[in-house]
Amino acid sequence: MAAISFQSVSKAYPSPKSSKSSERPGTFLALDAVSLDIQEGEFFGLLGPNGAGKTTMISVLAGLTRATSGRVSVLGHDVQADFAAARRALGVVPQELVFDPFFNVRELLRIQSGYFGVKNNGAWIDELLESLGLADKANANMRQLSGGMKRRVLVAQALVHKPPVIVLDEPTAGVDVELRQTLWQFIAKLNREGHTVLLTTHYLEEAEALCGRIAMLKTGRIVALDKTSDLLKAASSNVLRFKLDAEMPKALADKARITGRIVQFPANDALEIERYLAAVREAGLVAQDIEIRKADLEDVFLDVMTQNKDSVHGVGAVA
Ligand SMILES: Nc1ncnc2c1ncn2[C@@H]1O[C@H](COP(=O)(O)OP(=O)(O)OP(=O)(O)O)[C@@H](O)[C@H]1O
Repeated sequence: MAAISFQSVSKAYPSPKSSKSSERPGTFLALDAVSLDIQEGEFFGLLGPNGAGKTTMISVLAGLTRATSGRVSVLGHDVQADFAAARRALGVVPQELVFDPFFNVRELLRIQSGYFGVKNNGAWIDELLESLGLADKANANMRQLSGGMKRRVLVAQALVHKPPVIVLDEPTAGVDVELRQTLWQFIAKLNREGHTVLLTTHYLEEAEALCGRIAMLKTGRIVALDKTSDLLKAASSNVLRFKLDAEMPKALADKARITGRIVQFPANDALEIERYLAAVREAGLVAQDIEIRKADLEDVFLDVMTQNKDSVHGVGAVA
């Protein structure tokens, strides 16, 4: 049974910015017939640029927003028809820092346990506080916590009822390296113990390190879906990277990814690398700090997002 299943799910928001011709006037199609099955025990990454529809998918999954059409279920429980069971199976860490300012951390976790009908949860709450580096903040009022600490509490809140399916919506946005490491160690441990994890993040190196499979979303559609290793295999094998203090001719610049002084060219082999370097030399430019690195998930992501092809990498593949 799939841990999470989206079957042809569309979501149209009422909006004055309606765009595509297929849409009803006065609506904006944030999700366009999305189908996706995530199997039990997977660590799955959902990637996409701002506004792609990731949070909308999570809101539909958590029953916070109703899909316009299609079906969504968690461990076989339909999120509309069987809301209570679907919600109980889910632990959602939201993107926004929403919290009740009147309680301390432990009180908040006890209240959340009560919300899910979990009694005598003290030992698990202690483990959560310890594992998320919150033990010394257990009696601190939420208002007294820093942004990173509040995010840890949101994670603890989501996990308080030991949900089999954990959904993290950009959990590491704006948090320090230490919390990221603590958080990922803990989530990876839960995943090894059998919990399914769905993660959205803009930190592609995190997704590459953690996720077994990845879906990429663009303007409400899935444009890539595959094992992380297969997505990486399909990319150009190498990237030529160097620094340049002057502008390149347009024909050359169009083939490159340029970030300030850093220029990067996807290149399959030594011949292609040599051709790019020769073209730079012929343009009278001097490349500095030249290096060749393996293509990573960021290269794949940028490739996929800039392609306007209808063909979709790996879509239809199953775990
Ligand atoms: N309540 C709403 N009413 C109207 N439009 C909305 C609403 N919520 C989201 N949208 C629009 O739907 C699209 C998808 O938004 P969503 O928040 O799901 O994207 P996202 O992939 O999570 O983006 P980000 O990476 O910025 O968090 C965006 O164009 C957004 O403006």
